[in-house]
Amino acid sequence: TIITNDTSILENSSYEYIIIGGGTTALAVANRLSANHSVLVVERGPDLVNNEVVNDPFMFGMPSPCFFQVNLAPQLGSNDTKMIPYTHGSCLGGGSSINSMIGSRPTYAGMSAVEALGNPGWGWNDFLPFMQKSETFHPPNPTQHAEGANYLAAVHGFEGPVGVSFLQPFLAPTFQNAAKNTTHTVFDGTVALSPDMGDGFSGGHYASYYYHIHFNESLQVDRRSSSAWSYLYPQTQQRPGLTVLTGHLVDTIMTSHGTDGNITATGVLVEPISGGTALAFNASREVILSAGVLYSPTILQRSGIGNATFLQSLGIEPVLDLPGVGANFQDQALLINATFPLSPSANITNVTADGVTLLGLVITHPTTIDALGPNGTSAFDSMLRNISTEHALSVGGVITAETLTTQAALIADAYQIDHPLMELFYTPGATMLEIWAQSVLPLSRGTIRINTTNPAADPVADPQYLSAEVDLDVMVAAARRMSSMAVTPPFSDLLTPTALEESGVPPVGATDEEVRQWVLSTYIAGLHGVASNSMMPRELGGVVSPQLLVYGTTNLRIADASIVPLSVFPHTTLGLYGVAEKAADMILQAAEST
Ligand SMILES: Cc1cc2nc3c(=O)[nH]c(=O)nc-3n(C[C@H](O)[C@H](O)[C@H](O)COP(=O)(O)OP(=O)(O)OC[C@H]3O[C@@H](n4cnc5c(N)ncnc54)[C@H](O)[C@@H]3O)c2cc1C
Repeated sequence: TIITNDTSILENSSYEYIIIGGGTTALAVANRLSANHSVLVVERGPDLVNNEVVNDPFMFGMPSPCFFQVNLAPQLGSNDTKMIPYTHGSCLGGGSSINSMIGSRPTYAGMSAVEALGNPGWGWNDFLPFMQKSETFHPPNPTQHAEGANYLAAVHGFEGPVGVSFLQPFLAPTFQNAAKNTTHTVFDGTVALSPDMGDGFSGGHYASYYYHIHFNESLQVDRRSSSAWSYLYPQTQQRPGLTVLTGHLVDTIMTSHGTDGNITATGVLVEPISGGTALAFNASREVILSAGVLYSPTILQRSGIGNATFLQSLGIEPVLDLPGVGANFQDQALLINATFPLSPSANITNVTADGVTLLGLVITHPTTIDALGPNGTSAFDSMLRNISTEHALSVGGVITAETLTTQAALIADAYQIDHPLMELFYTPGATMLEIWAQSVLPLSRGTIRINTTNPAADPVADPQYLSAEVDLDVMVAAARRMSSMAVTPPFSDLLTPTALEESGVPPVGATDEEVRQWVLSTYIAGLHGVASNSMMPRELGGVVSPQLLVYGTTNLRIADASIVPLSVFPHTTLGLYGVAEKAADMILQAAEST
């Protein structure tokens, strides 16, 4: 494999496939295609192969040259609007080189909703083999098992590039036990210990969680399993047909018009990030767009693919009128800052010496019934099935009212087959314990738009967090469970007597309005954005077909978080490796038939 930021050595090279972006999904697709074909990957960020902040999982959250933030458009706050950033990774590995490595998967119910949205072949039974193909799961050793780690072999893969494992050593078992037992009590015994949170059976569960990390035997430490370290760097993954160009950004996709009205992607126009002459690279077979949920729509828009009226307003000549580009954008809202002081007498053993650990050692996924009870569930179901489309339409979040009502009904169906309503996750530190909570299947819809043709500019990103009333209700319910956790033993036994008051989380008896205000002032971006180039029928605002082909094109595909039409991956990465493996499989099948 050639990894370079020097284009002079690439002159006169030709490629069958060009992949835009060298992030999470991109490098997995590149690896599979380049086994038999010539592939060029163009990544804006640097190659950080030896950067310890990236490679050491316990340095998660520290700034590295991969760490970038975009300021979102003003979002709903407790006092009118508030400004919040959206973090993303820009280097080889993309988000997988900076994320918190929680190894979450979609569920049977979630993938059924994706399939029912008009995407045959994307249900759980079809999708699971691709997640398995990407994975080498490391079963818990006897000590980890005794301390609470568990798994089901039947749903995992054991020969794929991405290492997935429990922490070694398995941190803070006392804390993990307390979190599990209190969860059981706080949800009145309705949630149960899961044999494996990735088994697709999504009834109300909690468990010790695994991560996309692997244990390096020679160094005797845990290491991040980024897509770069899984699919690109290892000796076993070297590919003579693969060239990775770093430090360069794709400005536009070059296209030609066919006689049948469809357009064909012929290559990409690339610029060095340091400035300099633009270069064209040609693709003889396909162009695959994998620049992530924020940037893939911007590259389409600069290339004249998007809402024609909007593009004309920026002086861009429309090539393909596709109003769904940049619409349907959604992200989970995340409640953090629930930090409870640890009792001096609490002995939560085996937290690393400086108190740094990974996020979410224990995770809970309650269903609507677990979280809202039977009456609350029926009211919530009715809200979803009678949703107002006015707001989402007015901000451009959906292109037709039917888009939102169809998605809301599918979400309601998913909840009926036990899709999690929310996620609570518990993390220990040296002096405090943290509980975070996120919505899982939000209904608020926003947009990604360019406001300039400058390829180096950030997009105007507007997820419209909590603008759908149902989403705010979920977060209020989640916040109430956070309060209950802090006052219920054995979890509360680990805390100071005044921990809940000190945390600022609303007291157990707070009114709905008080909790709502706290939620609105506290929430931040969940960073699991999806759907800005949704895979769904074109008339609903879809951008790609179930084969991930951009509608109206012969050979332009998208493979990244932007195609996932509903937020069905509680955390996105392991699902995105499934998307990558499935995309590569479809692309290789298409190549075989020509
Ligand atoms: C701080 C943080 C914590 C997270 N925690 C978790 C977690 O614990 N578990 C989990 O599963 N998920 C987590 N996620 C989410 C997950 O990492 C992302 O959803 C995922 O990495 C997105 O993958 P992608 O392939 O869609 O895009 P990315 O991985 O973002 O890749 C896109 C790539 O395209 C490049 N690019 C963009 N524009 C251009 C251009 N014009 N030309 C060339 N290259 C370009 C970018 O530099 C980037 O490298 C987290 C995300 C963040 C930011």
